[in-house]
Amino acid sequence: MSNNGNLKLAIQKSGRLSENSLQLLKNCNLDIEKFNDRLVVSIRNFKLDLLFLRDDDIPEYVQDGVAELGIVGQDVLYETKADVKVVKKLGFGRCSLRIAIPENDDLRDIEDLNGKRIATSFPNILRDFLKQNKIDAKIVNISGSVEAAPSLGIADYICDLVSTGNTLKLNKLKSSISVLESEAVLIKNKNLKNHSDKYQIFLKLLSRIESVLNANNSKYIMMNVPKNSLNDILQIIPSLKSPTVLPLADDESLAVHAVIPAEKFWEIVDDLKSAGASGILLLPIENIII
Ligand SMILES: Nc1ncnc2c1ncn2[C@@H]1O[C@H](COP(=O)(O)OP(=O)(O)OP(=O)(O)O)[C@@H](O)[C@H]1O
Ligand SMILES: O=P(O)(O)OC[C@H]1O[C@H](OP(=O)(O)OP(=O)(O)O)[C@H](O)[C@@H]1O
Ligand SMILES: [Mg+2]
Repeated sequence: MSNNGNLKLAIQKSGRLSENSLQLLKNCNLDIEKFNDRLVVSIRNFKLDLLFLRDDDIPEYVQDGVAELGIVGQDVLYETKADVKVVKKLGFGRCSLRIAIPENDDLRDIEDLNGKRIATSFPNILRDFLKQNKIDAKIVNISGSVEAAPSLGIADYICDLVSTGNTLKLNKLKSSISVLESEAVLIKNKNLKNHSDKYQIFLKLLSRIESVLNANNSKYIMMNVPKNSLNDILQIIPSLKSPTVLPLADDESLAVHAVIPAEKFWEIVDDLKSAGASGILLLPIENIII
């Protein structure tokens, strides 16, 4: 790889985190060349190279400084026990590492794991979890298709990632105890601060990422309200800052604009209508610089 002074960010080449990782970077206005099967791609308009890797390799590469930054799931990060710094949770790749058991089985409490064989691709996380809970169970280490282990007779239970639960259902398993709640995180090499040029590039990239994450979580709401309902409406809006109130031509109504947490919209829309708001518009926001 050329030593071009660019910061290097490792992301998953192909898998659950790939699309969201690329989309986050595109939303940061980074111009990513079509990468086809290349493993290293330079960004045209920013001093950044992207490395496309297996996700399991990312924490160690960042620890060793092969890449200064990485995007990886917390599950993989903790499993590898790499010595890196978590910079930011990224809000995608949410899943949960869980003990799952056959549909017709019953796990009343965690003590029932004693003496069981549990198949997993996360032996380190599972070992720590069992130790913390003083459980004596056998860990069966499998690298993939863990859900098949109980029906193959090689384990009683499994410990694997669950999101919708569909994979468990297909394999006649049901979710039980949560071992770890995970999402994608931005990680960085611990010595990055000592490389002042690259550290400056990192700070610029981080401020773009933060502005995109803020924007993803927020929406711009606009509505018309009768003048005498203004106070009621302002009470309902969970605005991040004071809303903007503008006069309208008809002299009876006002326009109210505000930035709100995206998840609040459906909670407040009926109250807004009851209080007299009309023509309610909800718009996406690209960036918020605080
Ligand atoms: N069902 C899911 N829903 C949401 N996020 C998930 C789900 N499964 C896994 N993840 C997250 O995505 C990460 C990558 O999962 P993926 O299944 O693509 O890994 P992989 O098959 O090991 O890929 P690789 O080939 O890169 O090693 C996981 O570490 C986890 O953080
Ligand atoms: O609860 P669900 O929504 O069904 O998701 C869980 C499945 O998703 C992941 O695998 P993925 O589909 O990424 O394939 P992989 O096993 O090949 O990595 C994970 O390893 C589970 O098998
Ligand atoms: Mg992997």
